Amino acid sequence: MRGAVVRYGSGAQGGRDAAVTTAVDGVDLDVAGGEVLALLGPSGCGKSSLLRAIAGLEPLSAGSVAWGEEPLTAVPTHRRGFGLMFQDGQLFPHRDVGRNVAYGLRGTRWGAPRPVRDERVTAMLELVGLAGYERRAVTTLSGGQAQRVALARSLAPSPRLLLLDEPLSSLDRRLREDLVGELGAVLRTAGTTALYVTHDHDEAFTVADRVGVMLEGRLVRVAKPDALRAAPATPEVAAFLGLPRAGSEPHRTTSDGGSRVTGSRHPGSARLRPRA
Ligand SMILES: Nc1ncnc2c1ncn2[C@@H]1O[C@H](COP(=O)(O)OP(=O)(O)OP(=O)(O)O)[C@@H](O)[C@H]1O
Repeated sequence: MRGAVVRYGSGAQGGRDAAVTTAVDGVDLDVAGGEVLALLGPSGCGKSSLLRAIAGLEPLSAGSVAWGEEPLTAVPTHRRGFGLMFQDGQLFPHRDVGRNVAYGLRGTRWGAPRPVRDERVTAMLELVGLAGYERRAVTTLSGGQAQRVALARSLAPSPRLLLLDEPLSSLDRRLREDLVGELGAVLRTAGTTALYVTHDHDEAFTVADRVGVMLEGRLVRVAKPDALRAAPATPEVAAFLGLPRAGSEPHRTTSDGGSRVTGSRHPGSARLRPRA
């Protein structure tokens, strides 16, 4: 993603207007194949808008999205090959667990014949710790189980990028703490490249290979968890993370007002890079 800008309100597509909110303000973001990258920031900083723009659910006012060399800015959501998982897993209440998971398989190599589909559903439910739940009604599931099913459904078609927007935030803290480690392990077992939006520090630091901190529409710093703790880059990031200011690294703002991160461990990564 290059120079991404998302504006809401009248004149959002270009004009200047007092009613316009700039939710995402010149963000460059690279995700390396197979990594889990958390987007962390306070409420209203633009995380969901950025994720939705990558998914194609929100139009970019400026900038571009690509997968490797493949431009995606004008490609509709369902053709991007990305998976989505939201806070409320949005399961179909009238379908059982197995048919919810199978829903994501339509049109993929696991969509038919039926034995192939069933085998994939079984494998996905095993992956998320719900082996044997195929015939369960989704209305009988706990919140945590429902989110596991939603994860299985998102992973089933093997998306090249999985976009998760606060996937655990509807659960209570204890369950969230239990599930976040498991979720990270599932993503790694499946070899999934993922962008994980959260406002919760612990969740981000537990689940992610790298954490990107967003503040007021800007991606201020992207680093491995340890590096971020050791060098939060700006006083604002340090304050948001509750860290002392010491150890800050230089951070520069580009001439176009966009935010670039120095010291990235993925200096050459080309946009959303497919897994090697
Ligand atoms: N559909 C919309 N129309 C107008 N403004 C919007 C819309 N969606 C988001 N915004 C505004 O854009 C800014 C960023 O919102 P966004 O939801 O992306 O942030 P967030 O970091 O995901 O916050 P939260 O964690 O609370 O969802 C906020 O000021 C918000 O009010």
